[in-house]
Amino acid sequence: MQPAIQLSGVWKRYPGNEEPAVRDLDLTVYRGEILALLGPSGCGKTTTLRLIAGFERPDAGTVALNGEVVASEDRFVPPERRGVGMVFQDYALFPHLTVAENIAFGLGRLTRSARRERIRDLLRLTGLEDVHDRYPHQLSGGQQQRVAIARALGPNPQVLLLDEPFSNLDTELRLQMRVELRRLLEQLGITAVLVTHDQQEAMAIADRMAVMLAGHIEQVDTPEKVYHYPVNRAVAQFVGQATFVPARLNGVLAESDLGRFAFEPRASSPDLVELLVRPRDVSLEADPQGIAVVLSRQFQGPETVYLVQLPCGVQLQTSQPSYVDIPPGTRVRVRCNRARLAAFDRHAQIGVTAPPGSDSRPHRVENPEDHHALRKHAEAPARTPNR
Ligand SMILES: Nc1ncnc2c1ncn2[C@@H]1O[C@H](COP(=O)(O)OP(=O)(O)OP(=O)(O)O)[C@@H](O)[C@H]1O
Repeated sequence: MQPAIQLSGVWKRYPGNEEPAVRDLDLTVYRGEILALLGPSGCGKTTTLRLIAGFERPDAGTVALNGEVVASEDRFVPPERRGVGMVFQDYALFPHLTVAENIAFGLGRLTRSARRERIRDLLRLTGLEDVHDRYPHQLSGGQQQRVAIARALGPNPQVLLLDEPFSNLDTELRLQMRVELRRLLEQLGITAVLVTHDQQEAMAIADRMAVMLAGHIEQVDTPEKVYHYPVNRAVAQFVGQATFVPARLNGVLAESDLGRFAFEPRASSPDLVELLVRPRDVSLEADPQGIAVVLSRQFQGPETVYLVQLPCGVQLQTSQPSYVDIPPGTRVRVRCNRARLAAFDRHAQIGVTAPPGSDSRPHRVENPEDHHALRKHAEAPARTPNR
């Protein structure tokens, strides 16, 4: 696969700020790929987009587009010569121009008939034919967003950058526009980077997602990998709900309140690790012999969120289909639905539990000392990785 965008060792600090907005950033986006840049507010996502577009110049490092260096210590290609389209968070439409005129704005030098044809194509592509002569204030939020996208696509950019493209839309329209945008980008085979702080949005639309925390990219991978196998605790906690359940390593087995699993270490492992459990990774079943107790339940429509006390001391949060109805105080059996769970030490992922030949049935830890060790492990405060 050919890289369309490559950032290597990029640093950017704004004057007057102590901390860099972006630090030692490496990122490769391949041609035709949709990459979501996900991170909390202020982590440097917009700055990264602006560095790619050429609205900011890096303090160090290089930016390359389709193999050509566009920003380095001794070279800087201005935004208008980068072949990059950008859709801004507030769409930045011209209020005094119609839809067609807004779209025409980005087209540059074309003959009159070529321009008319291109506008027609873009209106059709974005489903705006019927409103081509309206002004932005006469459009819905979704239509305004489509105008912004059509205008950015006008000059046939090889790369499209979108900054929080759905943030001004209500929930239903958001879902619809996600599907539309994904279809449009696929149809055009365009490389896109989409900035968002909404994990579900990132997972729904992207081929891969990059998780950015405090100016640095922590992990780039498919949404599934990032969600189930985050590289460190900070990513695990930022992307979705996470409970860490202690497990004792005993040879090739990891023993925990969720059962006994075969274990594949990826690095030298301590005696105790913690397994990352997502809300849907376990099922509950009322059972007087169960080792866990339901502490609370919260009905949320399609699912009910339970908090369950495990013997090791951890309170496990889990979502169950809402037809599962177990009152607080009930003893339950906690069954792990996944054979492969990521295992962590205090900082990072160090291995996974393994499906082949593994015994993932609920397993009671019989030795009280084991409970004690697991509880101590669970109570020690987790730290995010030092840098
Ligand atoms: N023009 C600027 N001058 C000074 N500081 C800036 C400027 N733009 C951004 N910053 C700072 O740089 C850091 C990163 O900002 P950036 O806008 O890239 O983050 P973000 O992840 O896009 O945030 P959000 O999700 O809130 O838009 C923040 O601390 C921000 O305050």
